[in-house]
Amino acid sequence: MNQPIIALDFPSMDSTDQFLSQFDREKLYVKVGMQLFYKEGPNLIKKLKEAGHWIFLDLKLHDIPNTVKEAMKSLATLHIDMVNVHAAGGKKMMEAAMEGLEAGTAAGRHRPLCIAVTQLTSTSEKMLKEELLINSHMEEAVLHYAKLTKEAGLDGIVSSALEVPLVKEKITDFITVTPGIRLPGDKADDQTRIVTPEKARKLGSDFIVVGRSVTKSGNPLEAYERVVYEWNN
Ligand SMILES: O=C(O)c1cc(=O)[nH]c(=O)n1[C@@H]1O[C@H](COP(=O)(O)O)[C@@H](O)[C@H]1O
Repeated sequence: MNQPIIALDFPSMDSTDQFLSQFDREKLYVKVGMQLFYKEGPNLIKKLKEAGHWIFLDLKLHDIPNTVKEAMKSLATLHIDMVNVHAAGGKKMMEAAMEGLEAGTAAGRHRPLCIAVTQLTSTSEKMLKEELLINSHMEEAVLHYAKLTKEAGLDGIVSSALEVPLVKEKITDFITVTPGIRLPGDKADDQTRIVTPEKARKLGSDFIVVGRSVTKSGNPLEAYERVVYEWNN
């Protein structure tokens, strides 16, 4: 069974524990983002690891190459499974991220997967053009950043599932992680490029990231099971 990645966008360890307690010790793939990590830090990661979960630490590093390299050295010691950067930081920054991760990973351990955000799933075509001054269509912009990411030696990208077919056609051996997932009928909120888990599967995503469709649902466990079903069948 393919596990969706659940975005633990909660304010504290307590609210996270409360949410996870519904899952009856099931081993989950969870994403810890800025909100939770800035509040609870490495302790929370340790706790989630001890509970047996896989962890995507989503801090979207974007800085000068040396700073990113040193930050990745620190993050590698947390024994997480996946981390990310912004591809907009450029090829040198992404290469530095990989150097840092490799240097920080203890002997005998797996280096965490490292992926780069191409264009956020909250970004629309209009915003791309008018605010970011990128004069290409979304698919082309995502593909360009994906090629840069591959050249820098990273494992894959974050994009919406809508761009996955083009990326998969042009780049092989490359992971696509796709947020912007909604169960049918759910609100888009601040996302603009959204698809259902079923559509993401049909488009060829390797991993889906699901937050509010599960965490804000009246029945999170049932919503999670629906995502799992749609994602796998
Ligand atoms: O890197 C990410 O995880 C990410 C990239 C992106 O382009 N869009 C995006 O939504 N995310 C994250 O994925 C999660 C999506 O949450 P929901 O919109 O609630 O499903 C959030 O935690 C975002 O920070």
